Amino acid sequence: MQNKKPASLPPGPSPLPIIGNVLDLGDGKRTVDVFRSLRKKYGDIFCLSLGSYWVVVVNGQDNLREIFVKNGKSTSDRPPLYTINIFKNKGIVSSNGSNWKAQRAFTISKLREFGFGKKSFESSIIDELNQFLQWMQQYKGKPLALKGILNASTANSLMQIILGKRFDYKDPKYCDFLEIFNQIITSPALNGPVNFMPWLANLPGDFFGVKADTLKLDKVIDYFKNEIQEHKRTFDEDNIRDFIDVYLKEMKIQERSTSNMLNEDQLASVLTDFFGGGTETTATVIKWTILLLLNNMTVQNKMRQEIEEVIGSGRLPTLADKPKMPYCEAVILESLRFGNIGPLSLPHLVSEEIVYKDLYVIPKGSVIIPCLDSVAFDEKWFPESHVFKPERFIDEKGNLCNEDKIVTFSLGRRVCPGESLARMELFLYLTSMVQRFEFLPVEGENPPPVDPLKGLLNSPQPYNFRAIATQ
Ligand code: HEM
Repeated sequence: MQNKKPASLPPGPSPLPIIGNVLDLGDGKRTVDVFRSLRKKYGDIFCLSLGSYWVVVVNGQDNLREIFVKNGKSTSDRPPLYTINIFKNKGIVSSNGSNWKAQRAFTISKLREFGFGKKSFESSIIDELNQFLQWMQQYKGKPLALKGILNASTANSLMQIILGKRFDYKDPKYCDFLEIFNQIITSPALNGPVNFMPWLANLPGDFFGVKADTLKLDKVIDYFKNEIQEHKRTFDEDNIRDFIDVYLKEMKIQERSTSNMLNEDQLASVLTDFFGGGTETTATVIKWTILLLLNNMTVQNKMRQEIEEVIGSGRLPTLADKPKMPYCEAVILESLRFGNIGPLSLPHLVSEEIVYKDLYVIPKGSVIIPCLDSVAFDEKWFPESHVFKPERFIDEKGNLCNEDKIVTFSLGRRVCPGESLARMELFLYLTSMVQRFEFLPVEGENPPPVDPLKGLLNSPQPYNFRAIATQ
């Protein structure tokens, strides 16, 4: 609970005693829809009182840049919310300060060296993609759903690089794993009042269901801890197999350094972060794109025509083809915008008071939310923003444009470190899928609706469709 609201804070609905603005979050509504209405009423920057926090929501491209890039030094920590704490404040997603910097910088530089976002990683994505296309082929045009298999496939590319192995799509342990992350991301409990009032989780029993979510995540961390032990047993510094080996090698080098922050616990959390950050996200954008293509056959046909002209049908697309395929790229950008999978990004914490344009003072300790949704559907940037229109990313000469208007991967110091991998996967999966199959609604049915589900991630409703082989 907060004291009286200081006049220097941004405007917002008046908080009630004890419960603050919990009721303003609406009953059963998507938080992003509530924030859209609050923005209309209170302006681009507004403030709520939730639990023991002032929560400041930032809308609009310019304000986001000012607060999360220009003032990045004061807005790049994570707040101690329940959803963040279950990640143990280790690794990258949930850690802060020098540990966050060390884990993030080390991970990004080593993954880059090791192939992340580079051509050498392309072949393992293509191997995985081949398995996925075969899976799709076996339906022979009968209705199918993308559900878990797509997640299993995109996650496998990541597994190859961090664990040096892939899993069979039907491996029960692997399916269990993917299901755990799906449940955490769609958990209404973690999105609810416990998030801002973590003490509620300490009440006897598990009324809010959050203890169950924590135990599920612990299972994943334990799995990675076992993998680390197995890697240590077979470690050979002259034969570095994957990211775990790279980390173990560096741990040895830094063993005696006083500033050493690398250890096995941190490594298990970094692996969990990458697995969590890298599976649902990319797969969800692919699901959005296929859904949007089912609803926009002209776009689907134009994509296939470009693939036919640049590649033909004799081989799968590669990253080298990308510069010659602006229309396919535009479809991916528009799907990233329209699918808007992380409309509120992840919460940040204000670590030093910010005086914003002499208008407001945002106190130290406030939670601050980058509302990425406000850019994706900004009519100034994207006229007719509720229409799926890849052409908005193509200029009059037929070249790709407006790429920098996309903020789906967030901005500032916490910007998604998996963006290059995600962009590689999106291009290779989507162009290969459209090359090999025509996507159609289930016979006799309309295309499935494009409404999102309620949850931490903006996912489409599950849908069935037909994939008819093009050759
Ligand atoms: C289309 C796919 C993806 C989207 C849209 C996406 C989006 C995001 C967003 C919005 C954030 C929050 C940034 C912030 O706090 O402001 C984030 C963070 C993060 N993402 Fe991604 N992501 C994607 C794929 C991936 C992949 C493939 C990986 C890993 C391989 C990954 C790993 C992470 C990690 C570790 C963080 C935490 C960064 C930090 O706290 O410093 N993401 N991502």
